[in-house]
Amino acid sequence: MTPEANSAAVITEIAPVLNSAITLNFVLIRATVCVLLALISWRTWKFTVLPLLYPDRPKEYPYWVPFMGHGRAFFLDSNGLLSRARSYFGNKKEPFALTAFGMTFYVVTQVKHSAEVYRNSETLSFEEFVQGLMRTNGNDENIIKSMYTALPADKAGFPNPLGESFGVLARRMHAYQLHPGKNLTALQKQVQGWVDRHLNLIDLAVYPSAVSKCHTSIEVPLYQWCSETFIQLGQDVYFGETLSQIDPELPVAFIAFDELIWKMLYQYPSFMSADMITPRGQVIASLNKYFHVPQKERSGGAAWLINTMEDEMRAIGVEGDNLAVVVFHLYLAINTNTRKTAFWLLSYLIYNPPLLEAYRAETAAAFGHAGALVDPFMIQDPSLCPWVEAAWHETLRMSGWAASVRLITADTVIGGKYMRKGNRVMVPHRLLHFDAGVFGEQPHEFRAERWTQKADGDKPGINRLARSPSWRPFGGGKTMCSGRFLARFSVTTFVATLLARFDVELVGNPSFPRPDQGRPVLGTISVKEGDDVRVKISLRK
Ligand code: HEM
Repeated sequence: MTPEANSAAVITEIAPVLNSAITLNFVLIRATVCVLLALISWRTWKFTVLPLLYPDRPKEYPYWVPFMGHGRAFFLDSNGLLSRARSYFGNKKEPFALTAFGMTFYVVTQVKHSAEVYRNSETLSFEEFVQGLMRTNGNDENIIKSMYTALPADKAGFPNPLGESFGVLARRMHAYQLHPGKNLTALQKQVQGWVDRHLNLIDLAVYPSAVSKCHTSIEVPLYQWCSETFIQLGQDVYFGETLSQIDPELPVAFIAFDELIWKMLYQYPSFMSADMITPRGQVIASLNKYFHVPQKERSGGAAWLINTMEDEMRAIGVEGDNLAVVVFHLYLAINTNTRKTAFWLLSYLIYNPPLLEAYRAETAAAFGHAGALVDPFMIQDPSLCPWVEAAWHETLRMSGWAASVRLITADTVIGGKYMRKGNRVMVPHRLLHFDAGVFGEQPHEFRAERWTQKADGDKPGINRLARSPSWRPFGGGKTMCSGRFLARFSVTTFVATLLARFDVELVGNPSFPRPDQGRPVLGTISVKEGDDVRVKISLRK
C-alpha cells in the first residue's frame, strides 16, 4: 500500500473515534456551561435578589456549593470563618446568616442582640442541643421523652413547685450544689483537701505521663499531665474514690475520648470514629458499674448532686446504661474545660515570669507551715489577689472557643431581623471577646493588665471588663455555666499550690504552644497536636 493510501486508511479508522470524542467534549462543555449558568442564577437570586426583596431577614454569607455551603471552612476553623463573614458585611454587627452542611445559623455579634438571645427562653431552645447529645451518646428515645415530661409539683424528693420536668429540674439541682452558698463551700473544701493532700512529689510522679528524674523533681508533658491530674481531682471530688477503684484507667480513657470529641459533635459515622467510641464506651461502662454499687458502700462519698440526680432519675425509671449515659454528660461538663484551662493558665504564667511571680506572691498568704494549703478562699478575692483575677480572665478570654447555640422553635425577631423557625441562632463568644473596642488594643495578645485598669467607682480589684455584657466565657441566661465558681476555685487553687511548693520551668526552649483552631470543643480550646510542652517540676528550695 502507498503511503497516501495508508494514511487515508488510518484517517478512515480514527475519524469516528475523533468524532465521538469531539461530540463528548462538546456535550461536556455544554453541560458545564449549563451547570455554571444555573449556579450563577441561583447565587444571584439567593444572595443578591432575595436580600433586596426581604431586607428584614439577616443577609447570608454567599457560597457556591448548595447544601455544603461553608461546611469545609467551618470544619477547618469555625471562628476564622465567622470573622471573615463579619468583615464581608463591613463589620456592621448586624445579625447575618451562614450555612454549613445544610444547616443555617444566624450569627449574632452585637452585645445588645446577644442579650436578646440569652433572655429569650420562649422561642429559643438549648434543650434541643442537650437532647441531641443524649441521643448521640446512647440514651433511648423513651428515656429522653420521660426526662423532658413535666413531673407532679408534689412529687417526693427535690422540690418541684412549678411542676417541671427532670431535664429542667436538673439545672436547679446544679445551681443548688454549685452556686455560692454552703453546698458550694462544702465542695470547695473537698477540692482544698484533695489539692493539699495530693500536690506532693510522690503523688504527682504516679500520673502516667510523669517521668521521675530524681527524688526532687519530675518532668511532664504539661497538657497531658494537667489533664490527668484535673480529671482525677474532678472525679474524686464528685464521685468519691469508688470510681477509681472500679476503673483506675478512667482519666486516660476520658482524655482519649475528649481529644476526639469533635467526631461526636460532627456525628461522624461509627466506622470512622472507633477511636472516639471505644474510650467513650469505657467511661460509660465504668459509670454503669459505679451505679451498681449502693450509695452507702461508695468509699469517700459522692457529692450531693450525684446522689440526688441518681435518686431522681431512678424514680422516673432511668436505670442501667441510660443512667450512666446521662451522668456521662455531667462527667464531661466537670472535666472537659477545667483540665485545659489549668494548662493554658500555667502556660501563660510560665512564659511570663513577672506575672508568675506576682501570682505566687499574692497567693502566699493562702499557705501555712510547710506549704499547707490553709486558706484557698483568699485566692478568690480580687481585692487581695488582683493578678490572679487578671490572669484567670485573660486566660479564659484567650482560650475560650465556645459559642452559645439555640434552636429557633418559632419565628423570632433578634436585632430587628426576622429569624425562621427550624434554624439556629449562634452567639460566638470569641468574636465578642476579641472586640478591641471593649477589651482594648491588641486583642489577640495575652495582656493580663487589661483586667487591672479600673474605672471610677469600681470596687478594689474588680475591673469593669468583668461586668461587661461582652464578657461571656460561661455563656449566659438560664443556661449559663453553673460550674463557673468551682472551676475558678479549682484551677486557681491548684496553680497557686503548685507554685507555692514547686519551681516550674520549661525543658528546652519550646515556642508557646499553639491552640488547635480547627476542631470544635465545648468551651476551652485544645492544644495543637505535637505542641505540648515539657516542664520540669522541682521542689522549691
Ligand atoms: C473553665 C471551665 C469551664 C468553662 C470555660 C465552661 C463553659 C461553659 C459554657 C460556655 C457553657 C454553655 C452555656 C450556654 O450556652 O449558655 C457551659 C454550660 C455548663 N457547664 Fe460549664 N464550663 C466550665 C466548667 C464547668 C464545671 C467545672 C462544671 C461542673 C459541673 C460545669 C457545668 C456546666 C453545666 C452543667 C452546663 C450546662 C448548663 C445548662 O444546661 O443549663 N462547667 N459551661
